Amino acid sequence: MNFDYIIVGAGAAGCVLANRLSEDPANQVLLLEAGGSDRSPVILVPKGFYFTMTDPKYTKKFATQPFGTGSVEQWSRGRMIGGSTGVNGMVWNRGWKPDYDSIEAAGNPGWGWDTFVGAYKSIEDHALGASNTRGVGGPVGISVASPPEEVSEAFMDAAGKLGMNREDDLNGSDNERVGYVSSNIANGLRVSAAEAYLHPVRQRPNLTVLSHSEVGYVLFDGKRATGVRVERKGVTVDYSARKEVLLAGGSLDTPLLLERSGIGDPDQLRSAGVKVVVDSPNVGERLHEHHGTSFQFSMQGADGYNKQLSNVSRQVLTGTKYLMQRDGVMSFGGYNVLMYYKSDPKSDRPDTQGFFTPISTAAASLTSGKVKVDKNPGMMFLTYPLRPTSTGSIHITGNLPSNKPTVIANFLETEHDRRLVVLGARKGREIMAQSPISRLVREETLPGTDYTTDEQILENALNRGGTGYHTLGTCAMGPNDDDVVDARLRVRGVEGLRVVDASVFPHMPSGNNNAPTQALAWHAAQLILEDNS
Ligand SMILES: Cc1cc2nc3c(=O)[nH]c(=O)nc-3n(C[C@H](O)[C@H](O)[C@H](O)COP(=O)(O)OP(=O)(O)OC[C@H]3O[C@@H](n4cnc5c(N)ncnc54)[C@H](O)[C@@H]3O)c2cc1C
Repeated sequence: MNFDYIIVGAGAAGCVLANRLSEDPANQVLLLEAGGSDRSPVILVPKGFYFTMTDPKYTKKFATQPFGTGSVEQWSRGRMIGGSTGVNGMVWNRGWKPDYDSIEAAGNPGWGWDTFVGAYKSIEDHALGASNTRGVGGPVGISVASPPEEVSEAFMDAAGKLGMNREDDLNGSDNERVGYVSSNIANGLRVSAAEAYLHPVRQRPNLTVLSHSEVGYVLFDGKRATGVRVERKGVTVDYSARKEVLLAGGSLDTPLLLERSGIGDPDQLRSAGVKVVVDSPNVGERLHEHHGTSFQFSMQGADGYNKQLSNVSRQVLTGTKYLMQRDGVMSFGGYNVLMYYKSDPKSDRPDTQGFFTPISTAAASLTSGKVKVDKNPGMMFLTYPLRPTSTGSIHITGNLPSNKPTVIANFLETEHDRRLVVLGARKGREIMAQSPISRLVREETLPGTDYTTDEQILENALNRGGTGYHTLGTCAMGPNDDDVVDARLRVRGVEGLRVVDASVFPHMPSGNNNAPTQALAWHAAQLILEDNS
């Protein structure tokens, strides 16, 4: 079967591409997704991600190699129409000018702030209205967590005492700032990439969407990508692309697909039994990931949200209230307050992201996949360096899609990351010691006040912290021969093949990267259409 464009993966980037490339009825577009449908109400309810983000029905897990004192993390990724945007925490975080201008300055023309802010303005439908950085009328509904909540207000007042500006739109400046989180949530419902870009255009006759279709290999005629080999419901099918094959499988799967298809480091490929098509040494390398440290506190003098979530009858009551009003605790993601701050006073801009919520759990964080909310009131503060510099890797171990990869996290490898983790944790505790939040703290329950030295804070961060779910860099763009893709996201060494997903970012755009990935794909679609016109 023949198409103009074949897109591999219906996640943040893949849904944007499917929408934009099929706008012209002359383009026949095929979108292939390994996972299944997103048509379940639990996907739409924001707090539903407590249940879905580790559910094998909606996700795939990548186990890391042991690190620290033997910790192994399971990195969960969305495997469904909508990809990780169907199970993620919905924080709408965009980064700021230096994050993108530095990509452009490194030799990637066209990827500076002007491009990204233009894309953000096009894709947003922001509840706060249009501004010089925000958009309205676009496909992605954005709202700010509501209504105000007393413990969160106390936390923000305390943060204000250490110089954090209280801001309504946390994406509207690069100040040290605190406020209620902006999320891709509209009318109390998750706006996944599928809801925003795919479902509204699914009836286009030139767009074919196939779920349960895992691409095993890119097919080549010499050095030209001509199509893909797919496993669909137990049958192997080949699809051909007249124009291009576009890989949007996410930063863990895309490098593995490239390697299985013969593009990667020759030694890695040979040891996995794969014939080399292109020597590309950085496929699967330069993996960046956040690693969060949680602090939990038992609380006095206020209830927070624990009571509403900790037992079945209260959950039913909270759920019913949500169904009627579509606001309150069920209507936003993991944390309702977000903060950007300088852990290191010498930093020229915020270097750390902090998340706060008046919830405490038996597990270390809200994204650890074992969420059991405590009975008694509590609160939680999570922090990580915005732009970690440690790099890890992901590689195939065999030539089949079912072979488990080797994932090396290398968390906290660099002095930069270790220093910021220690300083970030100390500053978080300093906020919790300011009034009015200090009056609500009964006790620090995790890691506990015994953890005071730099070594103890680092040991806790490494062994009891958690992944940020923001992996990128594994097919990073750049101007050099050994960069996996060039600035037009074309895979070096072959024709007709691009990578368009989070894996092409060379470094973290300051925090969560769903919005940056959608903006990147928005611009990439333009490049693809230009190059094929
Ligand atoms: C639990 C969790 C919480 C997160 N929270 C946030 C948050 O609050 N805010 C934020 O900004 N970001 C968050 N993220 C990160 C964000 O969701 C990702 O950065 C973003 O989705 C990346 O987009 P992508 O297109 O690169 O990949 P994805 O959205 O992961 O999409 C990749 C898609 O490709 C499919 N695929 C992979 N390989 C193949 C193949 N061989 N054949 C066919 N299909 C394939 C996958 O099944 C998947 O559907 C979170 C992620 C997770 C997992």
